[in-house]
Amino acid sequence: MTTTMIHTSDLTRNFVVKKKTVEAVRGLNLEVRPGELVALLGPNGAGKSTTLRMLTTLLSPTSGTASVAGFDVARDQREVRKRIGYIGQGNGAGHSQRGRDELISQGRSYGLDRAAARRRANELIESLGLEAVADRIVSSLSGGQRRRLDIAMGLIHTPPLLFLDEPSTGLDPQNRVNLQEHIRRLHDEHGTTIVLTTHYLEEADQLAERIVVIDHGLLIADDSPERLKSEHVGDRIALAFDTEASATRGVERCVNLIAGARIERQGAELTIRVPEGTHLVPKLLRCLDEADATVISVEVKRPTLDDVFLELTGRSLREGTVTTDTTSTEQEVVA
Ligand SMILES: Nc1ncnc2c1ncn2[C@@H]1O[C@H](COP(=O)(O)OP(=O)(O)OP(=O)(O)O)[C@@H](O)[C@H]1O
Repeated sequence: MTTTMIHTSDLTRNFVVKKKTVEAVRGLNLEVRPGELVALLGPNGAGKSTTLRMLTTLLSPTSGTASVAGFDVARDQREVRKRIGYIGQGNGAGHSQRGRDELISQGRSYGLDRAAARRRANELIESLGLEAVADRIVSSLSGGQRRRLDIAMGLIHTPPLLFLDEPSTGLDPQNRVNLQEHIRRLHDEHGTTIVLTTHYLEEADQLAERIVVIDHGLLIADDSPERLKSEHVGDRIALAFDTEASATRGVERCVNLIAGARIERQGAELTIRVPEGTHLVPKLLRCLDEADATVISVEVKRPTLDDVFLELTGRSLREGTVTTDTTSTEQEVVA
């Protein structure tokens, strides 16, 4: 039993475009254990697809090494390919055949005999909810149906490791949720190791048990969504007082409770950043009450992964959004 599904050491990939070198992946060190569900999260051009394409043997590394399912991606490409499924950004399934026939041909190309390929195709049609569409011509399927068919194609040889490059890009919210459920089931019920890329923050947050944040070809954080949020950002307690004087009195008298916290003050409003806000609020409100500092509203905001990215890079991951930090307020400017 392999204890490591993926191991990379200083994995690097450069591209030369018009005599200029683009460092797409810059010395990635990554370890994925069997059964993990990992999301590579980062903005456009961060190096996620390049990483996946090296791990799936489609692209050779410029330097460094990677082993996948126990085999080196540069030396043992065939062995790696036998053990992985890869669903790239484009649509892998052909257009003029029926979905079921596509699946059977794919199974045959992996060495299954006709009966075994048919059996496996039927299993996947059932487990991915493709019964209603399996006998339709692929070109007539909706984006979501076609994406599920792509996934079935990637699973035909029952790989222990599945790579998905932006599985839900281009899908409407309903289809995105359906697809996420299928991915989760693959992981939970079949123990498939899954590595996917996404730039949807919510998708990474809800689906992955581990998030690897990539920016400019570098790994900048690697942890569970919850730990990333509490360690890098923490909760934000937003308090509004009746007057500025109340706010001042509150801060002075309750300073011991909020010592070490990051505090932003704007007039009669106070924002306090702490790792665990919900436990602090009752004590803080009691203290403020005793200090005669009247609170008119209180809100505890859990951070998002975008807050984490912003904290790590000073930029927002949300497309088209630039965030500038000023001393007293946080302002969002849509570019
Ligand atoms: N074949 C190529 N030739 C030249 N440059 C490339 C090639 N493939 C990728 N790049 C460059 O490498 C960098 C990383 O690209 P990559 O596609 O890995 O990013 P990504 O994180 O997957 O982005 P996206 O979310 O947009 O898919 C980018 O600057 C990109 O322009």
